[in-house]
Amino acid sequence: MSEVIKTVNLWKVYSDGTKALKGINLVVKEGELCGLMGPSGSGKSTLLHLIAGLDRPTEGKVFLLGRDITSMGEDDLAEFRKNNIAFVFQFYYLLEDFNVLENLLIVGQLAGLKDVKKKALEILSFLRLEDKIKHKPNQLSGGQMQRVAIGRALMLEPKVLLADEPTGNLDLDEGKRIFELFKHLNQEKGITFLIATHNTELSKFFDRIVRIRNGILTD
Ligand SMILES: Nc1ncnc2c1ncn2[C@@H]1O[C@H](COP(=O)(O)OP(=O)(O)OP(=O)(O)O)[C@@H](O)[C@H]1O
Repeated sequence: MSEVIKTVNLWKVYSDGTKALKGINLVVKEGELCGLMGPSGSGKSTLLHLIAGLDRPTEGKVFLLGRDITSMGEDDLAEFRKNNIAFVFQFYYLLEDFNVLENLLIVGQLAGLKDVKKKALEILSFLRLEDKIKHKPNQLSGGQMQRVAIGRALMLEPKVLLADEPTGNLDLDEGKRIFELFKHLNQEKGITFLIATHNTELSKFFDRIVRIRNGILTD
């Protein structure tokens, strides 16, 4: 199995001197559904942002699908991210003035995809949102909004999906449905996942759990 995510001696020291990550060596293999768990402030978001190329490390390297993203320039990194990585946040970041279908169409159109509408409708049907396509985000439940955000993430067929507390705003039942969806995507589409969560009740969905404390992996 190939290494989809690999970090080597990854450090992040913020400008105020906070050492958020202290030499993280992590490998996530192809097809894994991997959880990242640790207390508040332990470095989960920082690690996910560095792996996604949303921020740069102070020291160390991030390899994604075998490519060293730390040495890429901004344009190459943006192109690589677009083709390979999706990120799902706790707060869904949907476009409030657009309906559900349009929220997905825009992602495909900006990326210059063909058959954007067909693809968006397929994804929305997969997510069981076909009867909500004309709704605006403020007409949806939290769980439905997160499914739309996941739908946006799926438009570009990512190989890796990173998620930072994706169920942090949802009740347990909605959270379970989102994790069932992740499991389904993992099994059906072979997407590799690294998901940060506090919620120990959802940990049963993971193939493996990576634990972090004070910027260090603990097992
Ligand atoms: N931009 C920043 N500048 C300075 N310190 C920061 C910055 N962002 C995060 N930190 C600090 O880095 C450490 C790790 O934060 P991070 O957000 O990665 O933790 P986390 O595990 O995701 O926490 P939570 O579960 O509460 O979201 C914390 O001490 C935090 O205060």
